[in-house]
Amino acid sequence: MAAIQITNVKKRYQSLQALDDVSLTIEEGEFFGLLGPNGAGKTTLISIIAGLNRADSGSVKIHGHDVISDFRNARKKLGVVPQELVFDPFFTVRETLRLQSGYFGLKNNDKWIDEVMENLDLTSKADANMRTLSGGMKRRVLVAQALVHKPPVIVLDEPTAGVDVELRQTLWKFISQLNRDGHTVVLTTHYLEEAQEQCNRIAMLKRGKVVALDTTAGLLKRISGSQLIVHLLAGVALPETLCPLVLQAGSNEAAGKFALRVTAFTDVEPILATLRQTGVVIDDMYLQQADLEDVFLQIMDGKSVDGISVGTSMGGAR
Ligand SMILES: Nc1ncnc2c1ncn2[C@@H]1O[C@H](COP(=O)(O)OP(=O)(O)OP(=O)(O)O)[C@@H](O)[C@H]1O
Repeated sequence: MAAIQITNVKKRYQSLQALDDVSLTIEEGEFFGLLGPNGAGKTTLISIIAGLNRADSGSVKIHGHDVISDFRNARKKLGVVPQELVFDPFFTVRETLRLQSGYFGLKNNDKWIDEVMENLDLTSKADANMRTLSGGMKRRVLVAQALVHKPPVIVLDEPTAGVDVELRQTLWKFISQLNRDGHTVVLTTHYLEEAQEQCNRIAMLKRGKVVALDTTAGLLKRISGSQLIVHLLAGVALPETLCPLVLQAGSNEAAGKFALRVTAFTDVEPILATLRQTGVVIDDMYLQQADLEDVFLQIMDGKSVDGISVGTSMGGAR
């Protein structure tokens, strides 16, 4: 059974189509990234998943429970870390987490609360009042709050926005461990290197539509932005047949360094063959891979990227 099944979800705010027929299947155990520029519809989709906002049409199910008709069971399966830091300032960290446990009918939850606080480096702040905490500490409490009922599905809406390196590391260590333990994780972030590192599959949203959906490795492999960097011995010219492949950026012909456009590993062999045939001596050579940011920019620019399914739903596990 899918962890999250989103089927034909549409949402309109006045004249703005915030979500335009979104369908996605996120399988149990996935670490799934939801990416898109500001205003793409990520938070709207997450709030519909969390039952905080209603779709105009379509449906969302969490472990088979509809988020509207079976809200209580759907909510039990889900932990959401919202983007905004909203708290009751009068409670301590521990009280906040006990209160949250109470919403899920959990009375003796202190053992797990202690464990979560420990993993998020919050133990020293357990009895501190929420209003005295720094922004980073408050974000840790938000994460802890989402986890008090041990939900099998965890959704994080930009969890690392404006947080320091230490918290990022603590957070990713803990979330990765939860994912290894079998929890499904859905993440939105503007830090693409974070998505590239953590997520096994990624959907990209643009103006409310899914414009790319693939494994992270698949997205990276299919990008036509990789470069083969070749350093030729000083004073040696590049064979003429290779000149059309030279990219302006990164090429320093005077120093014998050229950046050549390659779209697949199989492009490398003919380049090497040409260099061999013309007797050109290579001093150094390496492949510079495109990263997720290149893929993201290419897709958001509306350029096609081979092999990415566009606007379709697709299941798949790690
Ligand atoms: N309550 C609302 N009323 C009217 N318009 C809204 C409302 N909530 C969101 N929108 C609009 O819907 C669109 C999608 O917003 P949403 O917050 O879902 O995007 P996002 O992808 O999460 O963006 P960001 O990366 O900035 O958080 C935006 O154009 C936003 O202005």
